[in-house]
Amino acid sequence: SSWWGGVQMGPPDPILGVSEAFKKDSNPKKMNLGVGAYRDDQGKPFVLSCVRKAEAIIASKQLDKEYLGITGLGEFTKSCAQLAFGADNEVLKSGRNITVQTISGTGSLRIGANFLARFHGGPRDVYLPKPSWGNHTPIFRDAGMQLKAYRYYDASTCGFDFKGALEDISKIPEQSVILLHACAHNPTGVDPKPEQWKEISDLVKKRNLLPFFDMAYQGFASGDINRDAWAVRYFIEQGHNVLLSQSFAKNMGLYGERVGGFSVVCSDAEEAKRVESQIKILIRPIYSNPPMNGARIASTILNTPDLYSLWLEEVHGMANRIIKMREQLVAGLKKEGSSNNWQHVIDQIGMFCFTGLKPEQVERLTKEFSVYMTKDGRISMAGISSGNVGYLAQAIHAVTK
Ligand SMILES: Cc1ncc(COP(=O)(O)O)c(CNOCC(=O)O)c1O
Repeated sequence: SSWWGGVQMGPPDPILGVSEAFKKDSNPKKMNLGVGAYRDDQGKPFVLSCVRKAEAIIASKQLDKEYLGITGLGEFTKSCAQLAFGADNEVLKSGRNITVQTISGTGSLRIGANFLARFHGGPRDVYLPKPSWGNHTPIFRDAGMQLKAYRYYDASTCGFDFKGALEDISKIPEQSVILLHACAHNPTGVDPKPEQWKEISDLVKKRNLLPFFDMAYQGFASGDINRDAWAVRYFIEQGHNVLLSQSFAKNMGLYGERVGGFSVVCSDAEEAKRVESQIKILIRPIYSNPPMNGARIASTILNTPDLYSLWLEEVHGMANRIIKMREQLVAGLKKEGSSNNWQHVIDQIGMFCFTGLKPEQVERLTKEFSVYMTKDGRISMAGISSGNVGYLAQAIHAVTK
């Protein structure tokens, strides 16, 4: 018999499955609102010009291909931390933070999960917002942590269930890990307001919980890198020694280059050294050391003043296009005569919009209009352009009137 006769066929990834079906559809008006990757107004993948310029600078240097250290490219990890915390943050000046380069955001979350499983003295429970990014659950589960949830999304308002979140967080056992989306919550696009973040910070401190921030969209949400990192910086200012995952997939368009960072804010520099030493021991037998190309691109952009300001413009431009599509979609729905309240489409932020569409309405959009999205009614705003926003408004009105 074969070695793998017992291996079952696994279910397709819900997000990637949407793209498969989309590809097979011959309708010229078809729209793919499933995949979470930015597209320009012509519906094409977008390589930032600061990335192209950085690549040219790197190529001209004729650099070698030697191994990076286990923690990655030093100039990258330094600038990655500065981007998240702010260059003048005391955690950087006091040396009580460590940041390692990771295989993008997913790799960062997984290294964090493995570190928690090996060293966290508290409960094995990681509390995710309900709903959260689909991959959060298997990442922590496969690392040996248990998954629990706190209320987050209010389906009746398509907004933040602040009251429910506080009630649930106030019951989380002390020293548990709480995962927080720093900005542009995936899949809902619903973020707490600053004053709500302040109450969450107070409660997390009162419950003595360990905050693990996932910041996969810094700059891509509001268009402002400081505004999008506000919650992370506020928590640190309030004395929380946070864990932080960063990704440069969306805000620098480095998807396939797999560029990310994992940070641990410690009590002091001595503790940071001990933590870093154990993270190196943890990484070594997984992939030994990370790939250099993407980190060189990101580091060149972050450390070359002209490229950095060009990047700020380009990431602001991406965020702006998405915000404009939100406004145009709602305007289109009003023009179609929709009497529903679509304010949440404008109030939500980042790559995704939780439309509130029911599964049967999603089904009709696909069958009757060739508009593809995940069953939960999440649409990737990046799939919308000035060329198809009118068609989408017609389709959504047709299935919701
Ligand atoms: C919240 C969050 N964390 C982390 C990540 C990690 O991304 P990466 O590993 O590419 O850096 C992502 C990327 N999501 O992918 C788009 C989608 O849901 O369709 C993310 O949304």
